[in-house]
Amino acid sequence: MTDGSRDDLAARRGMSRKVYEPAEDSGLLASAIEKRGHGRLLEVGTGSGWVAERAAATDGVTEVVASDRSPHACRAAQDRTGADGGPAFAVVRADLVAAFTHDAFDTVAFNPPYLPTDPENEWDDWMERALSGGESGRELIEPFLESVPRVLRPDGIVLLLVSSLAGYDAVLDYATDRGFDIDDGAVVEESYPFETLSVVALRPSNAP
Ligand SMILES: C[S@@+](CC[C@H](N)C(=O)[O-])C[C@H]1O[C@@H](n2cnc3c(N)ncnc32)[C@H](O)[C@@H]1O
Repeated sequence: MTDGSRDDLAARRGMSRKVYEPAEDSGLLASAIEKRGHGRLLEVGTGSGWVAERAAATDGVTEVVASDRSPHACRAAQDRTGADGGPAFAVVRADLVAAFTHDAFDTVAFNPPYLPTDPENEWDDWMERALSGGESGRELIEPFLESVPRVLRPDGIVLLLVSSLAGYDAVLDYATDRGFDIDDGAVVEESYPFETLSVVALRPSNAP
């Protein structure tokens, strides 16, 4: 039975392992990619590679690059690519989008670590880095929004998973303050007893 606490959520999302297991948020991001993903797609923070694999099988997505900071995640994603006759995708170890060149992607998708975490309770391992969004829940989301426009093609789109735990309005306000336009409403959204998950579509406002 779930009690909605952070530890409960972490346990359900595979905290006992080194690599984030696909969960509700992973499924929502994959659904948003099926609706809005196109062209050359980067999945930041791929974890197991499950979302990247679904993206690579999506009509209109021509090529997928999956990246993660964690070597364990990169290994898991690499094991998945092309396995059992499934679609192939590239795997790159990278911190957010730092490793990628300008104007490289039509779509960038990210299910970030977003659980608000008391600094006293940080546990400092790869699973913590997969789950924790720092005190605000937005400590990875904000640098991602700062850096992602550089790697987007002029008509590119960002698909960002936003949890109410990280503050939906705070994330969208940050994005608009950094020059993103936000499509009306969420591409996909699901509510659970302890959080609402949305995927929002963002475009740099100088896009054509
Ligand atoms: C919530 S998990 C999402 C995993 C997968 N995309 C999914 O939806 O199932 C967040 C992922 O982001 C990765 N991550 C954390 N910090 C990162 C960073 N600075 N750069 C790239 N990936 C990072 C974590 O290792 C983890 O795999």
